[in-house]
Amino acid sequence: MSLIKFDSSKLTPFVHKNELGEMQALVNAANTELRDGTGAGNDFRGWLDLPVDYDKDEFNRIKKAAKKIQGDSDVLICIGIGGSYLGAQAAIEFLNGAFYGKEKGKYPIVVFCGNSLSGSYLYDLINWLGDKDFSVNVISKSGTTTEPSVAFRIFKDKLVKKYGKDEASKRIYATTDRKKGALKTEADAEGYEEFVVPDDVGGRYSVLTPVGLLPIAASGADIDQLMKGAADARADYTDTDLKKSTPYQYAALRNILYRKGFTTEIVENYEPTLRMFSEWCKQLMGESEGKDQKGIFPASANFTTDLHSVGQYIQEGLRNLFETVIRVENPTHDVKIPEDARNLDQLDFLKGKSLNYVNEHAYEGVVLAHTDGGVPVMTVNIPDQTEHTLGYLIYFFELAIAISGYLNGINPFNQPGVEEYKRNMFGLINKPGYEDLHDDLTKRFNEAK
Ligand SMILES: O=P(O)(O)OC[C@H]1O[C@H](O)[C@H](O)[C@@H](O)[C@@H]1O
Repeated sequence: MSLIKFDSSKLTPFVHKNELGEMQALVNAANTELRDGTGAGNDFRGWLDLPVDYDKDEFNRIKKAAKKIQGDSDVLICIGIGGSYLGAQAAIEFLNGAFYGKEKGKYPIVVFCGNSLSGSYLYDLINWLGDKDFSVNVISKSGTTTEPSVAFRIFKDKLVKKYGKDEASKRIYATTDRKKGALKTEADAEGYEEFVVPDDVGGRYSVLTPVGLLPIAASGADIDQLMKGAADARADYTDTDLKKSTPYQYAALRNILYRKGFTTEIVENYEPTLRMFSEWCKQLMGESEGKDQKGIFPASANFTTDLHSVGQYIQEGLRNLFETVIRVENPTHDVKIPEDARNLDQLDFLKGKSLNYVNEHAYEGVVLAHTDGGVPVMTVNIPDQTEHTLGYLIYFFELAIAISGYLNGINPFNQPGVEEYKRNMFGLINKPGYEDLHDDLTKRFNEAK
């Protein structure tokens, strides 16, 4: 039985009863493409069986490396971009308290960089790091991505200056391709401990490979339970029957909505610790589905916070939105609202009630208001914020988005469009091999000013 309770009961004004059933044949076809490997991108389906079919020796090495990092480092600097950081950061925020990382606790603080080109960000990180003991996990499937490569240069230099070359090499963990790429070549030459991103798992599907597992384990989380959650989802989600199978229902319904003009999906939460999980969803959805001039645009909002910013737009703006709420049924903690004798805020009726009680009713009120305002809302209910639930949730979305992509007739596993900006950037910064582009691009950019 599904651990996730998927609730589409509020779609009645937008989706007729028979529509879901009419998607069954298409969903079955999409599922065959995925499971039998007859669909486009069939080289990248390793994530489907990953929760049971992974390298157990490497998994134990990850645990050992995490223990070493916990023993010799206050901070683990995780360097990576896109799928090479989003899953790990999402998991660490999901599993820890809201003030994770503000002070050192029992385990090293895992911080992320190499996911932008901001000099200010790296300067601030270096300052914050000060003389804390640290290790580096550099993560890049291709081993050649600009943002992490630049950040790695900087922190490798810091490690060597602080610890000397030999010890620095022992504090660098490289997660990359099994055979190729600049990072692989360097790791071999310098003797860094290496972990492999499997060939058949793309970046945005890689959180349950060493890409996510090493930082998640270093942060103190139980990666056995994380994998067990994903394995349970894999076992539960084999049936495509749209009367009961939740990831397939979700995939079908978001396509039904898309075809009616609801082209933007807002992934929402009512727990700040789920903020990065939405960011992970955005890459999974956006890179998988946005191509061939079509696809649902993924956005995110954090409630109730953003009800006071984009809430107005959702209620009354352009009617092309639908919402997917990830709701935690049993939040990790709660706080009671105290009495205030003067009752100036007139909230004394809430004394003795809890924050989560109010939050829950905010959710219910928002669902009804947005539905009335013409915005379809679906809810993915998860029981709690444990490792097991997280693994299950990750697999739910991975499966749903792959099916959804095939339903919309695209290859869900490539991302050709991501290369365009890189070509221009390389031309503008005179990367060898791109010099021809430099003058033309500089002129084009400046003439519009
Ligand atoms: O792990 P890397 O090879 O450095 O790639 C990091 C990211 O690069 C690009 O943006 C790709 O489109 C992403 O899918 C990938 O996750």
